[in-house]
Amino acid sequence: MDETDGHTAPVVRVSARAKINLALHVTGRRADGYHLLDSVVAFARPVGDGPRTADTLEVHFGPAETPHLTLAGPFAGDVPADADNLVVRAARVAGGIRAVRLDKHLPVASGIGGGSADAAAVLTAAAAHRGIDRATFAAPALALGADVPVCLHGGSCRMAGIGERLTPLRLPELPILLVNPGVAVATGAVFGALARRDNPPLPDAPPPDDAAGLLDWLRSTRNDLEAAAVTVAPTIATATTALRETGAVLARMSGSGATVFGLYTSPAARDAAATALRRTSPQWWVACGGVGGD
Ligand SMILES: C[C@](O)(CO)[C@H](O)COP(=O)(O)OP(=O)(O)OC[C@H]1O[C@@H](n2ccc(N)nc2=O)[C@H](O)[C@@H]1O
Ligand SMILES: Nc1ncnc2c1ncn2[C@@H]1O[C@H](COP(=O)(O)OP(=O)(O)OP(=O)(O)O)[C@@H](O)[C@H]1O
Repeated sequence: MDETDGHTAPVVRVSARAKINLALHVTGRRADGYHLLDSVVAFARPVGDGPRTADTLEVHFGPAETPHLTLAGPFAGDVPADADNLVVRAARVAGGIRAVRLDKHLPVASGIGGGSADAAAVLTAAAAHRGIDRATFAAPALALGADVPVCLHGGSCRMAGIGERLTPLRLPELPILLVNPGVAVATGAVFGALARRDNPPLPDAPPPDDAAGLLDWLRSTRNDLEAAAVTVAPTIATATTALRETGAVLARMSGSGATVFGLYTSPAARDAAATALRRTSPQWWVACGGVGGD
């Protein structure tokens, strides 16, 4: 429901959760160069009081030629402060937005779709404000970026096409640790470094809805961008190895990197891993969360 901003303009507060590609197969390429994907996507839920796994936005409605952007948060300095920001681009698409405040908590160009989630959050706020279904914005979302439709959907799903074909999934809840070794990776550069673009799709059988079954299923899958991303940023392999050494049942890169994630069988195992990694690699971004259960 809308609040007001102390004057008269309505305000909607939304969060933009980190997107995690639990599995990501690259199965082909379209004539326009975009790649065909087969991916299981989930969104991080917040846990504890460490680094946050979501950006937060305040969307102020009212007439304006160009929506005004205010930036705050630990990664505010890493995003464009002008009309290039995906928040401003999404606000122009939605229309009727006077200003947006973005609290940037997610590392930028890091494979967890922060910019896409921010854009989707603006569209979600606009839909809520107007009382319309956010799916109304599905086509403009795709024009903003391949990951924006899945972020607009906002729940666990299987994603195909270049990112526009979405099938909701029920995934069990799993503790997750997100680790970013502090290097920005450009998505286009990683796709460009792929050795193969015609890999097999995900298994026919859908992911099971129990935790042990899902972990087994995921172990039979891949992130086909991982090897290419490691050639662009070798430190990704260091972070994945470090996660494995903490006892993660599965350690893998998300999206085009450089963020890697570890899945654990208990919140205590995840929290112990976070403590260990923060001690050995204090310069890394290490964030606890949960996925699935939605
Ligand atoms: C790798 C993923 O994170 C997986 O969820 C996404 O597909 C990336 O989505 P995104 O960052 O929103 O990507 P966009 O901003 O649309 O595209 C950035 C660049 O990545 C490449 N790209 C992206 C998505 C896709 N399905 N095929 C591609 O080849 C293109 O070179 C494009 O120029
Ligand atoms: N609000 C925003 N947040 C983050 N990046 C933004 C934003 N607006 C524009 N950008 C630009 O978009 C680019 C991609 O940033 P983003 O953090 O979305 O990448 P990503 O996490 O790799 O996304 P994906 O997983 O969808 O590939 C960066 O180069 C950044 O400068």
